[in-house]
Amino acid sequence: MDTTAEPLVEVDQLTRRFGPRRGVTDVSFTISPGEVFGFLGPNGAGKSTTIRLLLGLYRPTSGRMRVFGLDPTRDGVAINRRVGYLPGELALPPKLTGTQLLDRFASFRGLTDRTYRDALSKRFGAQLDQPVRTLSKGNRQKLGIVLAFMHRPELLVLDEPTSGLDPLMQDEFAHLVRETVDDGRTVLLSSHDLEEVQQLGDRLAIIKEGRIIVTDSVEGLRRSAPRTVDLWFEGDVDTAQITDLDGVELRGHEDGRYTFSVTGTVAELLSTAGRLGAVDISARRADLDELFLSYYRDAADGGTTGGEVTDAH
Ligand SMILES: Nc1ncnc2c1ncn2[C@@H]1O[C@H](COP(=O)(O)OP(=O)(O)OP(=O)(O)O)[C@@H](O)[C@H]1O
Repeated sequence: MDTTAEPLVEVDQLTRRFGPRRGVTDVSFTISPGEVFGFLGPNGAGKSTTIRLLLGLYRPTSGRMRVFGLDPTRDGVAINRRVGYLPGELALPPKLTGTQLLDRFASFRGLTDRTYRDALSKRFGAQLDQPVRTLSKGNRQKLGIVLAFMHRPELLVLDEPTSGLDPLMQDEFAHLVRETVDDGRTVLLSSHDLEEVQQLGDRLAIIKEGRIIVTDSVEGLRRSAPRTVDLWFEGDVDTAQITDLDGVELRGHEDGRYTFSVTGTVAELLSTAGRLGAVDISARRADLDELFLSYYRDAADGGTTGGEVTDAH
């Protein structure tokens, strides 16, 4: 990933309303060349709307955006030539077979070399001889993946890409995404799946009710997520000295074991525990799932839990 290069995607204060309904409000983020940018949020949060705006399929109500330095409202065709798009709701012509469909898209794109397309079809076990309408959801999704990747686009825009795929195919898809970024290309990955975004994303934005509530690296989020630390003491101990520390809360205690939630660094906790005569310690790595869920919940009342808060309302 090249974070010093010009961003490949820039979105600044983007708003789209649908009459009285909100689509997205004041959405801002950038994507650097060669990164996997995860876009995460609950149903109806505004992920697909943002994607459609970036591809010139919707016009913004206000705000600014650039893809490859181009304006999607004017240069949608030029942008789409350089993008591979897998829509969230894949509508494929039902009567065509997989092969006919791939041929048609290849011809739109002026793609004559079939080597990569054939390799992708084989890799995902795409069923190419049957009409699309007879395929299962997962098998249609495999065709969608081949269609998005087969021309080796500079930017992949993938809306819920693994929906309907079995675990083996999800794994294959993860390999494909890694190969794509190793090749210097860029991926925008929209998903509900925390695990998928954690596993593949370099940075991510969480969107809720049309607004971005946090943007950070996966590692940054993990650092800012609360950890659970257990301390054991012999005899009575004055835990107030520990809970007075910034970012430390007592979660419970049983016999000589005291359980704390710790946000931020542990240095002060450790020195205080040492002074108080702690006899043992265990710490668990931050649980990102718990952090994400807390963002989902907190966003409703404007709270946030950590990371670079870009737009908390
Ligand atoms: N064409 C449209 N007309 C009216 N409202 C729309 C339209 N497209 C999106 N919206 C509204 O915009 C909001 C965001 O929807 P969007 O489809 O972007 O969410 P999403 O995050 O992609 O959700 P999901 O994960 O369920 O696909 C929703 O309130 C939705 O009802």
